[in-house]
Amino acid sequence: MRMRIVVLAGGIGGARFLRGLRSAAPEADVTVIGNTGDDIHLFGLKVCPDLDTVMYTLGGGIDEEQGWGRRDESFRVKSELAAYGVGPEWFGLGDRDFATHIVRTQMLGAGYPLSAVTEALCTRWNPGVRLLPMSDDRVETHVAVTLDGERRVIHFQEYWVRLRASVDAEAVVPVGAEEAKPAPGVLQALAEADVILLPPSNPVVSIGTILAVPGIREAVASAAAPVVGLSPIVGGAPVRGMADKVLAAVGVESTAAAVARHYGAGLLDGWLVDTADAASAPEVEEAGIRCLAVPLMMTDTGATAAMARAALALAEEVRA
Ligand SMILES: O=c1nc2n(C[C@H](O)[C@H](O)[C@H](O)CO)c3cc(O)ccc3cc-2c(=O)[nH]1
Repeated sequence: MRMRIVVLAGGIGGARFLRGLRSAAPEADVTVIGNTGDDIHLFGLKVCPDLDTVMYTLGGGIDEEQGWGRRDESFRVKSELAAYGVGPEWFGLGDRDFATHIVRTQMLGAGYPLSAVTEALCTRWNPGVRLLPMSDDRVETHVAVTLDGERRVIHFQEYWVRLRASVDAEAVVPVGAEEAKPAPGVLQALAEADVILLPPSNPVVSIGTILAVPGIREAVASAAAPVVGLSPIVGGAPVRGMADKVLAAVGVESTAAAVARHYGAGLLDGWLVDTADAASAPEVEEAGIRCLAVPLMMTDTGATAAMARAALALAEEVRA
């Protein structure tokens, strides 16, 4: 039988890891549980950045350089909206991308759940994985910040894109998560998995949000399959993005070992750190998590496939 791999994924880091995994294990049956806490409603449309990033990356439609949005993109609709004074201007929705959000919103309006809509969108892109949203229910990550001396709670995209995480995140709240239910297929995929992988996605706003949906953390922790994660922190700094800002909000240091301890031995069986962080492996092992150091820079598909192979090998080792 084909190996069943379940991956909890955020946006760019998760999508690039998945491309390496598909190349490393082309025969595997891969289910992706995607973060939807980054979702935002704009211009009456539902935008799902992380689901789309996975779908476009694996389907060959991504803008490779920026890692999100469509390649060969134009921004005519956005500038027409701006001409009407309609924003936000800080969020770059392109014309091709708009079509995805229009189809999604139309289907949601017709009563289809997000999981069914995502499946329908994927029939065009053939990502080669089964892409499931973590939940069909609305969950939105909000960030508490102080701006001009005033405490405010803003949408994650406003914090990430408009403010570029330039102020401290005082709290990160996945609004709606407590009442959300895992999407159809999520718990079953975890229960039936042979391996569960946590790619080098953001531990707080990507994987943390998925785990915040009641039932998902428990299903990962109690799964028969080994759970192996890859550190998004290399040499004390996030490989990409601004994960350090949101890690600080939950009181976690930006080190490979601290992120492993944050997930904890109750969740993780194995943890890969970069060779630059090899010295932190004993600290992770002391926490009851098997730890190996391998190169973790996703410079190209070959290097990423090697990371995926290392994660699968570690899963076999801890399964024994
Ligand atoms: O830095 C940006 N990231 C943009 N992203 C990426 C996104 O904000 C984040 O990187 C993810 O949500 C974090 O995983 C987009 C993603 C989409 O799917 C659609 C539109 C955008 C627009 C922007 C943008 O204008 N600037």
